[in-house]
Amino acid sequence: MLTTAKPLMRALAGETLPVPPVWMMRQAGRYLPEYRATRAQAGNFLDLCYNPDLAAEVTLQPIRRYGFDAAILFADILLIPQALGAELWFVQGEGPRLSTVTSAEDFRALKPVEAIHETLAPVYETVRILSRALPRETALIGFAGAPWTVATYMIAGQGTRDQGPARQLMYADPATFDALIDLLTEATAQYLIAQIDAGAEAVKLFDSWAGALPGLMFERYATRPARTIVERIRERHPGVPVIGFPRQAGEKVVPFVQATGVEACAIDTSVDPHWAARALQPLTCVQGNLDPMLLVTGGSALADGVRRTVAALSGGPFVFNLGHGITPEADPANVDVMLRALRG
Ligand SMILES: Cc1c2[nH]c(c1CCC(=O)O)Cc1[nH]c(c(CCC(=O)O)c1C)Cc1[nH]c(c(CCC(=O)O)c1C)Cc1[nH]c(c(C)c1CCC(=O)O)C2
Repeated sequence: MLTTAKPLMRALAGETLPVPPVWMMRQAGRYLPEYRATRAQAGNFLDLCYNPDLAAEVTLQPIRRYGFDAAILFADILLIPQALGAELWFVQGEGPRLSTVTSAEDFRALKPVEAIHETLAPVYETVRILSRALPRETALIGFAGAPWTVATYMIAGQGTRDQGPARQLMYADPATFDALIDLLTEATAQYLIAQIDAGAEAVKLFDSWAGALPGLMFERYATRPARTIVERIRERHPGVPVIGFPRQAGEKVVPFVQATGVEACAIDTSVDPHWAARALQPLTCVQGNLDPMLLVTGGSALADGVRRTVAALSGGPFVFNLGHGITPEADPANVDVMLRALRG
């Protein structure tokens, strides 16, 4: 019954709604004092990810405060490498560190796909808790990193400015690189299917570094893995929408949407929403793309930014969101300003 469905699910099904559903990338995060308190209680970030009660609690915090139309599971894209046997830790103030995969030997030391569920079981438990605890109108989104983006961290052992180590392995040892992408593709599909089994109603695939893939490699390492993941999900859960996010991929998002068949495409801050309305919305639901900096600065520029984004995209299926994650410096009161400009 379309009319009783949750607003987010209606937009993802292709409906144009008078007021777009809204959620924010990284909506559970350090800009919220209640998040910082729960994170301190958990000990550290990874302990928080693997504690189902506390991970569910931080997922619910922005829903209680703002009444968003969707909750996104609290976890991280780097749990998959850890589940495959890589070491993972976070350095305070710097970011993630991992044991590296740069040779056939390193690759062979990784675990097989079936082994991931042992490590990831607490994440599935978080999803089960959330599917019981969320308000009836709030949709639950599961997520994973796309194979290329996750591979950039596994190969370099940390975040990199230009994804140089991953691009180097891609050219220097294509057999190992392809094997890693294939392993991540299958593991990611199984991980997302398990999240849906546990109660996720939609899933999002974050390809945060898609823009670093050379044009000639984009089809092979961004589009093709995403298409395989979408196919695997459809086999098991037809009707569960997939949101793609090939960040910074420019006009290549059009063939990406056509080839993968994603039900929605998230657009990053760099994309002109008028272009997205013309080039993407006839093909798929568009999600985006307010500049997260406006939630730091606030004021009339914020309300203006919201209105201009909505004006560009409200003529078709649209989910209001940011063009990238909200930052720790954002003022929680500015999120209220954003919601008032959006919902009236
Ligand atoms: C590249 C990437 C990562 N993680 C993620 C991406 C892709 C999306 C993007 O491009 O932002 C995705 C992610 N990370 C997190 C979520 C949870 C759901 C949400 O609220 O959106 C999601 C969807 C929590 C998190 N993941 C992380 C935090 C901050 C951890 C903390 O509390 O200190 C959160 C809330 C840590 C993280 N995790 C990662 C990095 C590089 C860092 C360190 C940078 C930083 O500190 O902001 C890897």
